[in-house]
Amino acid sequence: MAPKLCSICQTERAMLRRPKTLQRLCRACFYTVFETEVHQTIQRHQLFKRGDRVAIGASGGKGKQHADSTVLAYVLKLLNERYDYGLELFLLSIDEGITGYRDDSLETVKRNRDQYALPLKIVSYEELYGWTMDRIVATIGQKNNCTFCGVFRRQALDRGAARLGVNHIVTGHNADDVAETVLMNILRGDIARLQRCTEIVTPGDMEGALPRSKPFKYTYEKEIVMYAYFKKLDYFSTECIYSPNAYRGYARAFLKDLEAVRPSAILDIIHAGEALLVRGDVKMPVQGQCERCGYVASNKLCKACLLLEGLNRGLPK
Ligand SMILES: Nc1ncnc2c1ncn2[C@@H]1O[C@H](COP(=O)(O)OP(=O)(O)OP(=O)(O)O)[C@@H](O)[C@H]1O
Repeated sequence: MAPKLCSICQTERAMLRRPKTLQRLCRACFYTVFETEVHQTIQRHQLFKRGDRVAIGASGGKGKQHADSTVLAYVLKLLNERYDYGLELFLLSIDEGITGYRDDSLETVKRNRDQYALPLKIVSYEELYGWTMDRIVATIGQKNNCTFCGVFRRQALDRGAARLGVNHIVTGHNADDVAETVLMNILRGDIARLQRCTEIVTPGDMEGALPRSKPFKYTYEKEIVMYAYFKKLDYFSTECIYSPNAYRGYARAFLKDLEAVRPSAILDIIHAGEALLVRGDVKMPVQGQCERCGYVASNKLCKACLLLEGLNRGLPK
């Protein structure tokens, strides 16, 4: 039987089946569609303007197969050169202080810094908050530690970005992440987050949060992993040693089942989330400023200061 040809170029042998569309493609055409889709997303949503200084949230990859931030750094650098976006790119890594996990992935980020010739800034929970995740887990146990880590990371990225003097942050959140978050917010009934979670770019504010965007919002996780694999990019893949977020795990497993039956399910859920309109009389949190640190807050204290207060009092809630 003759080998199947790539459905785009019709000359090279098809080497893979594209997860998003199930098309059979050769490697070169896969790279082209992958990169072009990200470029089109950036253009369509006008994520950047010439002269922007952009920090790439670089975790080095985590989770069994995650390569998102490594691929993001590689592809943004490539597109910035290919299409002359005029961006200044930086890697920004947050060291949560998880021995045997983040310290290893930081080594990957340092190699990425050298491979892509991008400046790297590392800021740690220890220096920002006086606590490492190791010490937090030793104090509060493994039950709610993902909450602490998530809240601290959000603010840490803004603080690290301020030190770098950038005006925009990008993260490697992909289509699967966004669809999962839509499902989770529905399951939790969190209307405010449901409305915000599909936004490709969240605007900055006066309280120190910078504009943040997700250039991979429409990119499938499986394709990111494939791209990293075929391009032999250097990323780290080990599960976080502290308990994974169980509730997200269910949403994730459900999404994977749906994707197996119908690949468009991921995009369908994102589109459904985008189209939802929240009734005008639904109460939304009002954004103000934290009395203690000045960061955005919907109460007197921002979430990070509230969590820190509990930790420092030795009475974690
Ligand atoms: N420690 C960190 N330092 C800097 N950025 C981070 C860090 N952790 C996560 N991010 C950013 O947030 C995005 C989503 O993080 P999440 O934890 O969902 O995925 P991840 O599995 O860490 O992703 P990746 O595959 O990029 O490591 C990452 O792609 C990255 O841009």
